[in-house]
Amino acid sequence: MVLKQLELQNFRLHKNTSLNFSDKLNLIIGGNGQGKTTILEAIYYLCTTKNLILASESDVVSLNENFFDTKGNFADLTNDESRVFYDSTKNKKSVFLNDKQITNSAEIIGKFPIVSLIQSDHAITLGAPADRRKFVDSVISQVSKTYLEILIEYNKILRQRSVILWKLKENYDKNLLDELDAWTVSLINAGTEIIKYRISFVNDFNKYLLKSYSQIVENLETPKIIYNTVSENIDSIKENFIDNINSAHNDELRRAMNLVGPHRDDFLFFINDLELKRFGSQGQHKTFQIALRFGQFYYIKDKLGKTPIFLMDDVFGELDTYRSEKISQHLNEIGQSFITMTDFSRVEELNLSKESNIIKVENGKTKIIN
Ligand SMILES: Nc1ncnc2c1ncn2[C@@H]1O[C@H](COP(=O)(O)OP(=O)(O)OP(=O)(O)O)[C@@H](O)[C@H]1O
Repeated sequence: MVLKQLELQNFRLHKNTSLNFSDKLNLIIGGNGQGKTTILEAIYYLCTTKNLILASESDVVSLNENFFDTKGNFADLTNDESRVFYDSTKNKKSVFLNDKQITNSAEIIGKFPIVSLIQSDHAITLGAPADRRKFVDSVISQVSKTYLEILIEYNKILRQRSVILWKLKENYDKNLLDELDAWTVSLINAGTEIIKYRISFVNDFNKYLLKSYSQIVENLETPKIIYNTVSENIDSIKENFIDNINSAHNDELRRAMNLVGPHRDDFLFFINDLELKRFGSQGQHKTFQIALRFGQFYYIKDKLGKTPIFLMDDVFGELDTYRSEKISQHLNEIGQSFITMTDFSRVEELNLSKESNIIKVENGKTKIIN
């Protein structure tokens, strides 16, 4: 699947931008603050209906305007137009697929698969367990609607259970305790399913990670993800979950918190036998983050049988020439990609093919320069 054309209106610095893209590498070049990332942000909206950098919609509307509009034409087996329109006077976002308004973003998710490598990815390897869970959950959700549904259900259960725990803290009551038990059963059932999905994902994904990592680094380093959960053994997840939640009962009541379950799990990243978080160099962190995203790309491609669009925001500035070259070789092979860069002099490092497109961005205005 490729994005052929993009239109932006009142989208941050882009008052009126219309662009045609290459099916391969699209390089978006310009100085700081000129509106490069904004183009990736618009593409991400069209594929997911969500904001790439978790900005609020009202911040995206150009100053002194009251709406933004973005449209994209995708070509796959069929041609599709995706459109996201936001009216800031009503704080209302409307999403259209081929002119038909859609109410559930799940109708779009998976239709236009996308993988993005952006600055905030450093949190995946350097940040909190929640950042790693978010990465893993989003990759599994991209290939499994069932997983996404279980996850949504599980989060609902957590909220309900937390309300009961708070009520119990204020007022210890037998009926409430029975209610808590019922939610605990639901929590264990949904939580066990989540853990099973994650275990099988990590087993599978490690192969993709290894392949992607070895394409970027020159020396023999073996990356690995280990899932830290109630039990590594599929058959004893439920049993261990029950044991752990029983042992935590008094603590949960005292702290009024859900203390056991996959919402507390972590994923540990290793290079050879050393944990990245404790022993990794900055370069190893960056390489791991890039390999995770390339791994995600190949994983989704295999599982969905569709080639995702790849977005990469200002990554080359942090990489040496060797790694930049390696990655751009990779990019020439993977399908359609959109890469932002500030430094025009580094374009030569990138092994551009004839099919690549260079787009120059200056103060929200774009120009194709090849
Ligand atoms: N709602 C808005 N209306 C008008 N301009 C905006 C709005 N939001 C952000 N900007 C401007 O857009 C620019 C940031 O856009 P963007 O992040 O796309 O830049 P960039 O070229 O990727 O920059 P960098 O290389 O620094 O990451 C800034 O100049 C900012 O002031």
